[in-house]
Amino acid sequence: MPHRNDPGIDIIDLSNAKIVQKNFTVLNDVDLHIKKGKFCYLIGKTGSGKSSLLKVLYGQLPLQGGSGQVAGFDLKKLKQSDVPNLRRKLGIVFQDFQLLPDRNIEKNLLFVLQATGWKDKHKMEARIDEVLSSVGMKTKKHKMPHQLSGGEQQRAAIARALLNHPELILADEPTGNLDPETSNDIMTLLKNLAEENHCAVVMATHDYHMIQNYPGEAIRCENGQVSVLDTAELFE
Ligand SMILES: Nc1ncnc2c1ncn2[C@@H]1O[C@H](COP(=O)(O)OP(=O)(O)OP(=O)(O)O)[C@@H](O)[C@H]1O
Repeated sequence: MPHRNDPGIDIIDLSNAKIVQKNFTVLNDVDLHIKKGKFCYLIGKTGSGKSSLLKVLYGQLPLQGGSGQVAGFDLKKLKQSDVPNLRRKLGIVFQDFQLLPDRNIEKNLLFVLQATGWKDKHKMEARIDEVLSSVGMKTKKHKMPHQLSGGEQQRAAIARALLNHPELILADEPTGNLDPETSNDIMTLLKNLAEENHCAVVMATHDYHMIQNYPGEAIRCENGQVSVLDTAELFE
């Protein structure tokens, strides 16, 4: 584990952190230090706090105790007005894709670029083509979300997450709505993209088949605590 105070190495750096939903402490004494470029799972039973932890990391839920940094942002000092800047450094992928249903894929991506300050029309078009190519969806950019399969919608959502060259992708059960074969495709895609883009990924999942197929490191939420383990330990 890198030293906890070295901001150059860690993309996520939580020390003694407390994660609270309403008045209920979900996770306590969280020490989590994830290096830049690292791929890791986020596991734990339903209600164990995976989504709450991710929400703290993307600025949706305030950090209530201890200290925390994500992509160089101090979570304790994070103001509402800083959240868009933090989100620019992150890519967020959800189980239900969360594409805007009333516009095609190209316009879904354009919406994000415009909302994050891009102005040049040609640069926006080029970036959209680039990320859609990287997920194999360039020919589908004029399709509406409902005209695509679940796997294709998730590919588009991953392309959207890549638009601003994120240093970290936070994925909350990205394969939860997909069949096993499509889940494997999405998993391979995420792993390859993370490597190519030197981007860290934290991916919440309940899918132990996938973890077995793609072993690695996992952050486990259990009994209000967080620990880090090698996924091989889960199958001993
Ligand atoms: N908006 C909320 N208000 C109050 N309590 C909440 C809220 N969201 C989650 N909780 C509670 O916080 C705890 C952790 O929930 P969380 O969604 O983080 O778990 P999870 O591990 O992501 O679960 P799952 O695997 O089912 O998605 C649960 O006890 C849950 O009931």
